Amino acid sequence: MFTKQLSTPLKLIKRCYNRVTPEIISSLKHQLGEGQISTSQSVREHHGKDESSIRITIPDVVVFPQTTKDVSMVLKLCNHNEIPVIPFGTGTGLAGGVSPLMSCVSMDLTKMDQIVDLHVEDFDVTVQPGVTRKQINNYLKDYGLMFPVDPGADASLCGMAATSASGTNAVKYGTMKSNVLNMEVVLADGTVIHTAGKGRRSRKSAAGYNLTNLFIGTEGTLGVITSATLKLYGIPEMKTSAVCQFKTVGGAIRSTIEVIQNGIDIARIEFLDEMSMRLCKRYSKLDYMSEEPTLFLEFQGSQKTIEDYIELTSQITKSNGGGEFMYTLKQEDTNQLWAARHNYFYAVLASSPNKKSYTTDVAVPISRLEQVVEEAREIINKSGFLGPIAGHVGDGNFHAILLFNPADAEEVQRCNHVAHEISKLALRHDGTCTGEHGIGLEKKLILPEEVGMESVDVMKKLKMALDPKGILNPGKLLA
Ligand SMILES: Cc1cc2c(cc1C)N(C[C@H](O)[C@H](O)[C@H](O)COP(=O)(O)OP(=O)(O)OC[C@H]1O[C@@H](n3cnc4c(N)ncnc43)[C@H](O)[C@@H]1O)c1[nH]c(=O)[nH]c(=O)c1N2
Ligand SMILES: CCCCCCC(=O)C(=O)O
Ligand SMILES: [Mn+2]
Repeated sequence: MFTKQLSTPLKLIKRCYNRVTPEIISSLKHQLGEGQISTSQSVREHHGKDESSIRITIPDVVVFPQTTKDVSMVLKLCNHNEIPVIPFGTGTGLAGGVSPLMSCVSMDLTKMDQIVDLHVEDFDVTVQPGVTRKQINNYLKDYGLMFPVDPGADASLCGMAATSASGTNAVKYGTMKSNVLNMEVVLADGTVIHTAGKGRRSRKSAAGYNLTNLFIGTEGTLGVITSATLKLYGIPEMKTSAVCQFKTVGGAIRSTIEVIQNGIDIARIEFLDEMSMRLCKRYSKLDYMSEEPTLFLEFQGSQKTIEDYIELTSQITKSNGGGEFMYTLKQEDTNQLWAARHNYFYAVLASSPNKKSYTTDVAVPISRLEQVVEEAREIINKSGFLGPIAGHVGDGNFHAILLFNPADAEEVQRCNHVAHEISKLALRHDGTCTGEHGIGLEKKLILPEEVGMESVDVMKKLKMALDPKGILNPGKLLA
């Protein structure tokens, strides 16, 4: 997954080799101020990686812009000198999106951490790129509002826009694609745009191309997002979480399909297979659960609505061989359950400290889910990897975490092959190789198979139009 993907044209790497000269660094210092730039080894190393296993090289310098003007100035300078720039949110990505392939500047946006504008009456808020999802929800709770997109990590909201992120709440509230009203974006040449127009925050608009959604999921390759205006929701009157365990994976998945197809407005429905449950139990002390295929569920709304949904859902799980439908009204139980789910990635890593992980991220139409999960399991079992499976099955999106020895070239190759096979399996079932983590470095070669060469050519034309010198996150997303 690493050797094949590094197909960035040698000329680009050569052209960028050592372009971050001492003169460039002193210009950046002069324009940003001493405290907004670092060439320390540890800071550069921190900015050379995300939560994936990809480690290639580290940036020559890290800049910490404090304003959109700073971002624009850095991009103008780097564009003029043809120096790659990689935007860095909180580094929780799982596709190698922030990992440099060559000499470059890492642009850490965490110092732009202001909540710019809240309109309680309109249910929207505008944030700078350093604001994270937990930070905004802590701020909003006093207003009875919440922002629902919830990747397991406390990621930056603009990084979540850049990767078109999702989470456990997406089955009810959608992903970042349906929760961003407007963005301020700085282009490669330093031009500042507002994708829906400066200050615009109507819930809908038909004014021209949808530039907001164009930039969502671009993974830092078309522009640097310097603010996002987000849709907010009222904190539900009541939330009830539930757990149901099954003798078979099929029973859990069939239950999910029937819940969705019956139009039950479930807020969260997450699947963990028996291997995942074993690791989750150990890491998060879920002692009351057994090591069986399990659904974690959450219902939101009025007490009556929740009671009706629990009745309907428990009938469905029972008809699919589900065990006791255990639900809780206790906040501490709910918090423990969802913290366990959000930390599941770390539970798997903790099980094999000397291994690296590759996380698949396919999504398929809900009617195909049972067959695809079954076939993915067969692919993994044949490979010899353990590969626990879990994820957002309400969206038809699930993950397998493949643990491999990075020093064993054969294992790395085998892991790459399994990941590719699972992606191709999803494509055969009208699905996608990435429901939420993005293409980054690891899935560039399968993108043309998914969207077609013609669509990849359109993406390349957009890239050429907006970043003709190819300085924005070169080598990512597009081969
Ligand atoms: C434990 C755990 C659990 C999860 C996840 C991670 C971890 C560690 N994730 C993945 C990750 O949290 C998600 O991809 C975030 O959107 C990444 O946000 P960061 O700010 O960390 O971006 P990071 O800093 O990692 O950058 C990611 C990409 O976006 C670009 N970028 C960042 N900020 C930018 C900006 N302001 N402008 C332009 N480009 C920018 C970067 O260049 C890079 O290409 C996830 N994801 C998910 O969708 N659903 C999930 O359930 C989970 N769960
Ligand atoms: C569920 C397996 C962990 C995958 C990586 C994090 C993630 O996306 C998540 O949903 O958790
Ligand atoms: Mn996920």
